[in-house]
Amino acid sequence: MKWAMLGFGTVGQAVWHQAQRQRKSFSLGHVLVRHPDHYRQFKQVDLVTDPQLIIENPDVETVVEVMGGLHPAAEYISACLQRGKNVVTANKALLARQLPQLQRLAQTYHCHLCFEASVGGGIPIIHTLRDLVRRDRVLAIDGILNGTSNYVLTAMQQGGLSLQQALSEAQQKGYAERGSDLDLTGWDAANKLVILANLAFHRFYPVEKVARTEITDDLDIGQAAEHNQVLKQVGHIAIAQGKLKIRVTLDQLPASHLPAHVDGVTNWIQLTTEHLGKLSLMGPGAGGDATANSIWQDLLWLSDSQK
Ligand SMILES: NC(=O)C1=CN([C@@H]2O[C@H](COP(=O)(O)OP(=O)(O)OC[C@H]3O[C@@H](n4cnc5c(N)ncnc54)[C@H](OP(=O)(O)O)[C@@H]3O)[C@@H](O)[C@H]2O)C=CC1
Ligand SMILES: N[C@@H](CC=O)C(=O)O
Repeated sequence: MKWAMLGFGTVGQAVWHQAQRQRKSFSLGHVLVRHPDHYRQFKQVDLVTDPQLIIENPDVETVVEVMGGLHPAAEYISACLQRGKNVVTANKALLARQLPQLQRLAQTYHCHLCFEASVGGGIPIIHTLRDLVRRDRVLAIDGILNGTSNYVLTAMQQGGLSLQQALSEAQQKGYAERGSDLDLTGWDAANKLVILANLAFHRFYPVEKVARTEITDDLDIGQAAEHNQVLKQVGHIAIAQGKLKIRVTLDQLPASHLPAHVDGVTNWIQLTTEHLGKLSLMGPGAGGDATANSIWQDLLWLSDSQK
């Protein structure tokens, strides 16, 4: 499969590294960046700054979008789909706003939009949920969905770090969203919840309507510890009187509860379903390698589905 990539940062570089261990049948073409000078050490990578070299190249079957942001990512992805190219994306911010439109484009132009990497980092939640709803009915979803917030809260509560120290560690490790406070404000978790709600309930929930509690440096960690409780940023999707309700809260969990032990960059997702009761998935929620693994899950699925 001939593929190209938009973006070569934390995730893009990990996707490229993992490509070196991949089957020979995948051939990487151009990789789009803005500042090729920043990537001089990657001599084997064919870096370009003109997106049209990828979008208008009829040989490129699949485009991996790991540049992030709403614009121009939305325009590039749409243009690729309109030319019948499959798109694999990790861009939860965009999907939370445009998933139905982009899925319609993929359907119209007979190609695929894949987004396993957009929720839960390395946890295979998208494929799991898609399979599950074919038979079962989801009643609720709860989860720790932002690796950075969980890393920060863990470091503050267990390591005594300040919020700023903990956040800069998460940034150095490549967990945090670039140049913004999307993680601690709950926006990133909100984006992921909207994507999950879309798959589980086939309903589009405006991300602006997700209620959020922010993590700020006036958190009273001592008070939670005194009561043998742990602070966690948790996302919740529930249905009340037929209506979806999505929120991101700062929960004070008893230390004996399972999610209280989900530490660092780890994510935890609990599905409550009609047939299974409670089903949990837990694993690395952010970082280049984990996220790239999910991108490769999608690339392999695309390659298999073309046979
Ligand atoms: N980091 C993580 O753990 C995870 C990230 N994601 C998502 O993956 C995506 C990428 O994240 P990450 O790798 O961390 O981001 P980075 O900021 O590390 O990398 C972004 C890359 O995209 C390029 N880029 C950005 N804007 C443009 C543009 N307009 N034109 C061309 N190139 C552009 C940048 O190039 P240049 O340096 O030249 O500007 C850079 O190479 C985001 O959507 C993010 O939300 C999803 C799951 C986990
Ligand atoms: N910034 C995000 C990256 C993965 O989605 C996070 O910390 O969870």
